[in-house]
Amino acid sequence: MEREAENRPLKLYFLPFLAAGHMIPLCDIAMLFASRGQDVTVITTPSNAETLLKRKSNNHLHIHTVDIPSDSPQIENITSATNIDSAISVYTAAMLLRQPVEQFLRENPPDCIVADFMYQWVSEIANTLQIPRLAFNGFPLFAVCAMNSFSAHPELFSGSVSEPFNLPDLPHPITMHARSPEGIFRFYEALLKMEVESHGLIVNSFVEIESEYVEHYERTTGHKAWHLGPASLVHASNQQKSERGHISVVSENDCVSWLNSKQPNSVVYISFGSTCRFSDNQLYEIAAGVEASGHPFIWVVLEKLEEKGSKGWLPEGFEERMKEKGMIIRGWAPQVLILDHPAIGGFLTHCGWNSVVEGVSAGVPMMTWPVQADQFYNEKLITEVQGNGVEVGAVEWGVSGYGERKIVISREKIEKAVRRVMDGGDEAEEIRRRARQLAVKAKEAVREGGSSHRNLRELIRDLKLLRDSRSAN
Ligand SMILES: O=c1ccn([C@@H]2O[C@H](COP(=O)(O)OP(=O)(O)O[C@H]3O[C@H](CO)[C@@H](O)[C@H](O)[C@H]3O)[C@@H](O)[C@H]2O)c(=O)[nH]1
Repeated sequence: MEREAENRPLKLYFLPFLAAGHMIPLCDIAMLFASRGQDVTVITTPSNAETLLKRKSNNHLHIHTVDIPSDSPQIENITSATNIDSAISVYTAAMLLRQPVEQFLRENPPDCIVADFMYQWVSEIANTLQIPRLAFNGFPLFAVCAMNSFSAHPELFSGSVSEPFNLPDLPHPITMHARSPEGIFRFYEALLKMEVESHGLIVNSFVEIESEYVEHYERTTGHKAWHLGPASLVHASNQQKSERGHISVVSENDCVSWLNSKQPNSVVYISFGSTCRFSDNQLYEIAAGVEASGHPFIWVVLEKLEEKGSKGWLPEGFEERMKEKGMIIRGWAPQVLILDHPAIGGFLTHCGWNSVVEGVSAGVPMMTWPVQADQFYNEKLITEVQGNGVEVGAVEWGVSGYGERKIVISREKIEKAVRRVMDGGDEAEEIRRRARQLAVKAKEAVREGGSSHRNLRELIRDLKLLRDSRSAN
């Protein structure tokens, strides 16, 4: 009888935040649970549900749609917002999901809900309805520990913005060159506080990349962290990789055949995630820097509003000169498909955690250019702890990814970082060796018997015991 209860699948709900950087990893994690036979439902809004249903690999997930009550925004995902105002309207809409989500949970209570930390209200509903909750924030645990270190040392806010400082109490000596704006830091701090009241924290990472931080986190917070990733490795085929996230503006075939025409490790992949939009001036410097480096490239530029009075964002004749060497993708690119191709030799990244962990899984060295949120911490995990990348030299910590930046990173800095990784030599060889080593560890983690594979099995067992002890009471 007991055995029978243990074998019954868990009924799990996943509630991803309405932004690609949050939705993609949480849906991948949902797929991990479904692949182990659990009964998994993703709760989201109609247009996001439509995107999810277009992917064939999602067919073993149930999707429950909830309408945003009143004043629905035109768009339902921050990734489609081309400016800060429309991003805020999606955020506001996401907060209005409380009522329909609560109603669904009351009528069909699950064994556990895994909710993005942006939905602060989920903890209250879960407590009221006595539904176990797992937290998810999309950051590596390293960044959470770094933020906790900052929280414990408010004096760090008082230094001058450009003055380097050390983050205290962490397992490694970490020197930061940028400070988070205090307002935005306090916002994240409040969200992270609520997470430690949950049954555990799910991390889209693998223990081996931040093992000291697992021990540090659990000792300093008394809270359990479950590393289950890299979740992107759940997608095995090229089709699955290119269908992940939004619909790409280039086909799988076009991308692969272009990359097939290039030498192994010769191409720089340039992408700044799903929200970051740079000014035309900054895009111009990126173009000039990558051209000066002499390396082939794929450069993803998300759709953005036209700038008044701008002369455009590409140097004259750039596309004609680069027609063999470079591919500019204007809009959504099949990132994991690209990163996994052997022609990719380096990744110029904003250090959004999904991009980092996807680059790590592919064994690609990185050139780091953080913009906001956890990205400045993630950069340090790469450059100071793991040594699988070099810094471009960004020190301006933004409030959002919507081009409020004052400092333009020069073409010289960009060219220098690209050359350090791509031109060869002892430093580049060592970085590449470390990147390859990490990729081996990432892949081992999700294999049968690997750390993430074991964690998932233990977490499922833990949740089943919790369910069975609750139903016995
Ligand atoms: O053209 C594109 C652009 C992005 N992606 C995917 O979109 C995701 C983007 O995620 P990420 O690299 O983490 O960047 P953001 O979208 O900026 O992510 C937000 O969410 C992350 C997780 O919480 C945080 O680490 C970041 O700082 C925050 O900006 C990744 O899976 C990419 O593979 C594509 O597939 N194609």
